[in-house]
Amino acid sequence: MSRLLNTSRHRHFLAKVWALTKPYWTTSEERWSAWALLITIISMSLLMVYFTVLLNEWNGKFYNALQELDLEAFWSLIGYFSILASIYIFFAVLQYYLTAWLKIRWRRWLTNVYFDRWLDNKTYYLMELRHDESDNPDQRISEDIDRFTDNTLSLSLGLLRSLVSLASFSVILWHLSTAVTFNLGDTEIAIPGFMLWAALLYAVIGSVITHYVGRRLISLNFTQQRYEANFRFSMARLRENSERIALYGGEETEKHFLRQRFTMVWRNFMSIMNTQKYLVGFTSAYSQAAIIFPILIAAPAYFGGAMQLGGLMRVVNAFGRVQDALSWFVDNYAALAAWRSVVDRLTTMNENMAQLTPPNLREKQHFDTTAHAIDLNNVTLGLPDGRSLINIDHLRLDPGQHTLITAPSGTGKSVLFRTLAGIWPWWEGQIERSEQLMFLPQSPYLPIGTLREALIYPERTTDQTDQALKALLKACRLDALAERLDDYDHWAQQLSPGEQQRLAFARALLKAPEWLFLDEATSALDMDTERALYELLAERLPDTTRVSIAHRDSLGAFHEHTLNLSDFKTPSP
Ligand SMILES: Nc1ncnc2c1ncn2[C@@H]1O[C@H](COP(=O)(O)OP(=O)(O)OP(=O)(O)O)[C@@H](O)[C@H]1O
Repeated sequence: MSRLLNTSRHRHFLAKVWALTKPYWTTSEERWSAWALLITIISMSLLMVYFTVLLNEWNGKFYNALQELDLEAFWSLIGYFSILASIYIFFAVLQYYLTAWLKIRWRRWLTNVYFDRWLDNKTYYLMELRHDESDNPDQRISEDIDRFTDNTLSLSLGLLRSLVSLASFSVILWHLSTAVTFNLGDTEIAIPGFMLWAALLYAVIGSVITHYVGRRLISLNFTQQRYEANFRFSMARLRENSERIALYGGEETEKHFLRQRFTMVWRNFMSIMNTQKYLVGFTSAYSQAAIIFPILIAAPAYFGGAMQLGGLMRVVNAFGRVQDALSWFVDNYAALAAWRSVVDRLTTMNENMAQLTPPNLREKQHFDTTAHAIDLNNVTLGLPDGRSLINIDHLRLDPGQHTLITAPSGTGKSVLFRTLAGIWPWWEGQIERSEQLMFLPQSPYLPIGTLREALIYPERTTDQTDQALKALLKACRLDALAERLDDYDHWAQQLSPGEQQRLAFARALLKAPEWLFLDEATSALDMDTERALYELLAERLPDTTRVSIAHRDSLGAFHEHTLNLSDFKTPSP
């Protein structure tokens, strides 16, 4: 059974929509102003429907005046129309403005909620680690939330307007239908509400055919959004890695990858076009036929003299309104299909974010950040695929016990650091550690911004004077940067790896943590600078305990203890 009409799926879908909608409208701090805006918008919609009813009556009077060549009535009706139309235009503009305002407020709120969910508890990192099926969270947050708020508001307000319009014009059409009769042989047949039934039948047939023609659009739209995001992301990656790609001369291969990604975009788009072509064809034919259909039905009554021109025009107008309202589904099919895929994408992202830590692992983890030493008991570090990497029965590092960790590449040194940092979910056992840990990775992260912001990251402000910051940069052998604290740049692209590592050292000196973990944090430096920086650490941070990972023996001089992680390696099966 198809997706949109299947009732249990349908209900499930509405439950998803409700889950996404509910927080803003029931618990958010903006809910009262949002409701006030919504009620105003709804009132305006209803008023606008009322105006269309008045215009329908005007139609009758106006065409009768034309038929009767009544010039005085003609001019007074033109005046009346101008007033009605002016008020209608005013409400239409106001309604647009208030709806757009409500939409952007809702989007702003929801985007902030997603920022929190995505960035709290290292969720963004875990999603990347697990190659989560919520592809492209950036696109979901930027585009899908926009489409969700837009479609939810415009579709539901449109539906409401259609229902009210349907109710009002059904009554009018019912009354006007009394004049429409048939002659079957010698007997005259009058079916009560005949025009209404005709409009109903017309719309039902139209909706069923539309659904049949356009149902593939739902999954096609879903896929299109994913392909577009993948395509954009690959270009963003190219920009981020421009230098490395340029050095390899990888342009042709990159073009090939980009073309591959874009091929997916356009192929899927061709499928959408093909489906949409039939849909547009049908909906156009459907709306064109709707102009003639009521005239054909009411024509016998008009030519038979049972109805004046004004009556005929009112019937045609009312039929158009009823049929329009009933065609809400037909007219909005493409928007409904897009809405459905947006709701699915946001819901899967929510579900994936909520289930990020494997519950069976979490039960076996005990992580205590109240101690001052670092104490590991019965700890097993594993990989996402379930394999275990390292078994540590017992390991204790006391404050002041500077330690150098060595082991061949791939043993799990970085995994141990990630676990101690609390960002690696695949481990079991018991870990006690201080809360004041700082990690310097091999390649530090530098935000795009001023050099001062890059230096104090992740803090946003500092109580240090510019003089002190400059002195610090000089002490870290970054004299040339000392005068550029206010320069705004993409520092990760501008600074050499060695300069970036020196900047990270300056950060550590600012932060002065209890424990400092350095993961090959001096790999890009010459021996002399490496020694100078470690000496600076020892001199300026006497209370900070250093734990370093390094492949070079040169660091041995700055650590009293050496830990060979190979001793803990889990034997290969
Ligand atoms: N996100 C991940 N998903 C799957 N496997 C991973 C992931 N991160 C690390 N590994 C695997 O875990 C093992 C240990 O990796 P880790 O980076 O800790 O090694 P290392 O000892 O620090 O090596 P190196 O000295 O080269 O930096 C490697 O085999 C690596 O492939």
